[in-house]
Amino acid sequence: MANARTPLIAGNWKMNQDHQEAIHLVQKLAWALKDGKHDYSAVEVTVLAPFTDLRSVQTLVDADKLELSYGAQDVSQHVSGAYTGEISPVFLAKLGAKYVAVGHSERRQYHGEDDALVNAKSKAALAHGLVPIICVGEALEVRKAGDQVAHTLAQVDGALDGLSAEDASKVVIAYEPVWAIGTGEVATPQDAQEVAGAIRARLAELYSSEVADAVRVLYGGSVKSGTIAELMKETDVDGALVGGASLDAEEFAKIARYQAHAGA
Ligand SMILES: O=C[C@H](O)COP(=O)(O)O
Repeated sequence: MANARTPLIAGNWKMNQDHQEAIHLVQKLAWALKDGKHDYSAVEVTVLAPFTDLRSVQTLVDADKLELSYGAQDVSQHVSGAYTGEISPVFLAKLGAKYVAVGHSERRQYHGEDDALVNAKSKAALAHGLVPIICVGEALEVRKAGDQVAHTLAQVDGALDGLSAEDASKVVIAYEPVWAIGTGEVATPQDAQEVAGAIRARLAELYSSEVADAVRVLYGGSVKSGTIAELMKETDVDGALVGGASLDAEEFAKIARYQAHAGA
């Protein structure tokens, strides 16, 4: 169903691509999108690169006046100071980053990030002009127990706690069932819609229908060019957070051109 939200296709490179490889990948992606006459106003495309790549990506995007945006995969909840190893949202904003992933399941699993930290990071991002892509989603045991909606909505509640309606309307929420990440197990479009629809309904309850209508809800988990079109037909799926397939420029550009191969 048509809505006012511009779809977003975001590539999460994870810990891949050094700063030289990043230049090559962005060039290849920009060419592939150009070859496909990609209309960025119809489908926004962004890449979430390792911190060490951002300066290279910025230089290339600026020099070639690319419409592609870029961002990071994590951010500190602090602005500056004695936080060894952390990266400030101010630094990211200064490098022209637009988005930052917050609370990715790999951060939650390997770095113990909880909803309170995801909330603090989201607030820090927003305070410095970055758009947090807040990642939520259930593990396999939770899905087997049929608790995916309740589990995911609890993560949404935690991430948004204390955010104003104005700030909440700016965020992107990525529903990524953990069992579908990097496994080749893509959720069915109906699975994605069930939870994406519940997230939007929760936004309406917590804020208003205006906020619910403004927020883009992405699906993530083994998305490929062959599966994206069906996912995008779902009312509440506004794009994808793509991991492995975003490292292949042609494949990622094809995902961004889902309308062409959907016959839509
Ligand atoms: O952030 C992206 C997700 O973790 C999905 O990764 P994947 O497409 O490799 O399954």
